[in-house]
Formats: sequence, structure tokens, C-alpha cells
Amino acid sequence: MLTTDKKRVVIKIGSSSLTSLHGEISRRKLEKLVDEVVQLKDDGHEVLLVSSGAVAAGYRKLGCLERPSSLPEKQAAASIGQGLLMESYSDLFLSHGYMGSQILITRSDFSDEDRYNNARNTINVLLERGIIPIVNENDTITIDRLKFGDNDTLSAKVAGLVDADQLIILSDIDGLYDDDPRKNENAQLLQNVHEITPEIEAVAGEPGSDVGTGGMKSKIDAFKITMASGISSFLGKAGNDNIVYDAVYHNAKGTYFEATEDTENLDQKKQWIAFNSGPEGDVIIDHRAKESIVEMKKSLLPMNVHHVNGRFKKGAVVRIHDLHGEEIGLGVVNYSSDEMKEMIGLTEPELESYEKAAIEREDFVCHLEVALPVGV
Ligand SMILES: Nc1ncnc2c1ncn2[C@@H]1O[C@H](COP(=O)(O)OP(=O)(O)O)[C@@H](O)[C@H]1O
Ligand SMILES: N[C@@H](CCC(=O)OP(=O)(O)O)C(=O)O
Repeated sequence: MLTTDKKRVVIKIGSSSLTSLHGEISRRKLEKLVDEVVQLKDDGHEVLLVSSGAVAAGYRKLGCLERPSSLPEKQAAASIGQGLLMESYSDLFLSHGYMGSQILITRSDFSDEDRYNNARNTINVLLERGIIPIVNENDTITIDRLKFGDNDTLSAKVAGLVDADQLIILSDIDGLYDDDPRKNENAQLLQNVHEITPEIEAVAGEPGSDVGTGGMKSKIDAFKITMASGISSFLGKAGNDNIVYDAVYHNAKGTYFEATEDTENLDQKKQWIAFNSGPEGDVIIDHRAKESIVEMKKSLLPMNVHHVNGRFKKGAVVRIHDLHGEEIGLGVVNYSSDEMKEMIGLTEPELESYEKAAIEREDFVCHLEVALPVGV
């Protein structure tokens, strides 16, 4: 995060906002976006782009008449389109004296803590040296169940990774409405959202175009992540005049997502546990232990582990459940599943040799404290 009024801004632009009606990359739309990023750079802000558009830019050149639905065809299209997209961005930024750089990320890169931290270090160097990192999912090599899938949640995770001040999501709609505007012409624009309540989640519908994948639902998931991470966010319409520039200065038409000041922000370690780690097993605890870690905010002691499911090593992230099967949160274990199984049933004096907590409080993220998006 920058300390002055210079901001670190992550801008996400969706496929539908970069392509023409025929699904080709629109040079005019790209130029407009680049012009606005350049305005921010000229003002001294750091900017990172999360740009979709690889599949959209490539599928016709692959010989498909419409956006393919099979994974191998989408991946082949992205292989063609990603290069074309980057070529256009590089040319345009260079014509203004700025340099772009490509970063392709998979979900498994983010679930490995070392690779996650490494990505942060790399991006920090680029931003500090005035480069504009351009991030997309590494579509050509990811497999379906391990895909981010849409770039909305990817952009929120990237914003958390680089400790951004603001996430701007540009779409084909000028904000979040209280109902799907395609179905209800009286739907009203919501200008400020301070909490993602079940009512807010309920207004989010499917994608509005053939080229977008996320729809409003994935944007809401993205804003849950940024709000829990203390990052303010904005949703507005790509192509509206000065939308990006005005959003940074809080003057744009759209929806601003800002958590209230009393919301506790997750630190970077907890962001990784909550949104990026892939849990490897389950630790089940009784109601007394639940009260101790949730309400009294204590660490989970070895004597409070009721049983464990799955195999995991020391340092893995696990799901913590109560005896009714309700998931309470996620945490990093200090013992492997085998060690934990050995502890169960031991008396207090016998447990004395296990000096560490099973899960330290600072390595535990409670679902009650943070409304975690499911499955992101
Ligand atoms: N409550 C809502 N408010 C605004 N848009 C909505 C809502 N529910 C569904 N949508 C649809 O979500 C679409 C934007 O998502 P998407 O098509 O994935 O765009 P992008 O490619 O920009 O990510 C809008 O065009 C709109 O039709
Ligand atoms: N990684 C994909 C983006 C997936 C996608 O379509 O996302 P979005 O347009 O943001 O809903 C691509 O570059 O084509």
C-alpha cells in the first residue's frame, strides 16, 4: 500500500468489455482503457490490470464460429488470444512511454504459500519500477476443477496479494442493481454497499453476454474478499468516460463497496488461509472447544481435538468442524494427522510433551467473523 494519496489500484476488465459484437478484441475499447490507465500513471498511481479476453481474442482464429464450450478448445483459443492481447497492450502502453508485463496465474500457484509469496515479490518489484503488470488466468494449462474460472475472484485475490488500496471491476453494466436489469427494467442502482448481506447476494444473476463467464455472482464473491481484506472496491461500466480515473477519485457513477470502519480486516496470512489455501483435511472439535476458539478467541489445544479426517502434514490448512458437521473455520495445523490421532484419548499429563497448540489463534480464520465466499 502506498502511504501518500498515491494509490495502488487493481483494475479488472471483463471479456465483454474488450471485444466487439463479433467477439474480436476491439482496438478502440483497448485504447480507451489504456488512455485511462495512463492518466492514473501520470498522476503517480501504481496500476495493475487483470484483463480477461484471451479466449474471446482467439476463438475465431482457431476456426470456431462462436465461443467454444469444451475446455480443450477454450484453452487452445486462449493460447492464440493471450499473445494477441498482450501484443496490443504492449504496443499501446509503449506509445505512451509505459511498459506492460504479462503474469499468468493458476489457482494452484495461489494455494502454495511459497509460490503465492513469490508472486507478491515479483509484482511488487514491477509496480515499484513503474511497470504495469497485466494478469490473466493461465487458461491453457489449468484443469476445470482447479480454475479460478472467472477473473473477478482472481482480481480480488490479486488485490489482496499486493495489498492494493482499491479494486475497480469494469463490466458491461454500470454497477450493482437491486435486481437483474435484464429481467426487471425498474431495477435501481445501488451506489454504496457496506456489507454483503444475503439480500445483496440474492440480487446477483448470471452473466449478461456470451463472452463473460462470471456474471454478477462472481463479482459479489470478489467484493466479499476485498471487503474482508480492507480494500475498497468499485463496480462500473467499461467505456463510460473517465470511469477509471473518476473511480479512483470517488467521482464515478457505479457501486462502491466499502466495509465499515469497525470491520476487522484479515492480515495477509489470514487472507491466504481464507481465500487461497486448499484445505487438506478436517479437524473435528466438541462444543466446549468451539466456544473457546470462537467466542474466547483462544488457540485450539491438543486436548480439544475430538477426531480428524483425511491425511495431512504439519503446516497444512484444515477445515474445522463441530460435532454436528458445521464448518467453523479454517486453520493451519502444528501437527500432522498421524500425530493428532495419537493425541486423541491421552490424559492431560500425557499431553504435556505436545507443547504447541494444535492450531494457533493467529492461524485460524473463523467463518463467523468473515463471511467467506464458498468454494473460491
Ligand atoms: N443485480 C444485478 N445488477 C447488475 N447486473 C446484473 C445483476 N444480475 C445479473 N446481472 C448481469 O451481470 C452482467 C455482468 O456480468 P458478466 O456478463 O460476467 O460481465 P463481464 O464480462 O464484464 O464480467 C450484466 O450485464 C447483467 O446482465
Ligand atoms: N481467462 C479468461 C477469462 C474468463 C472470463 O471470461 O472472465 P470474465 O470475462 O471476466 O467473465 C480469458 O482471458 O478469456
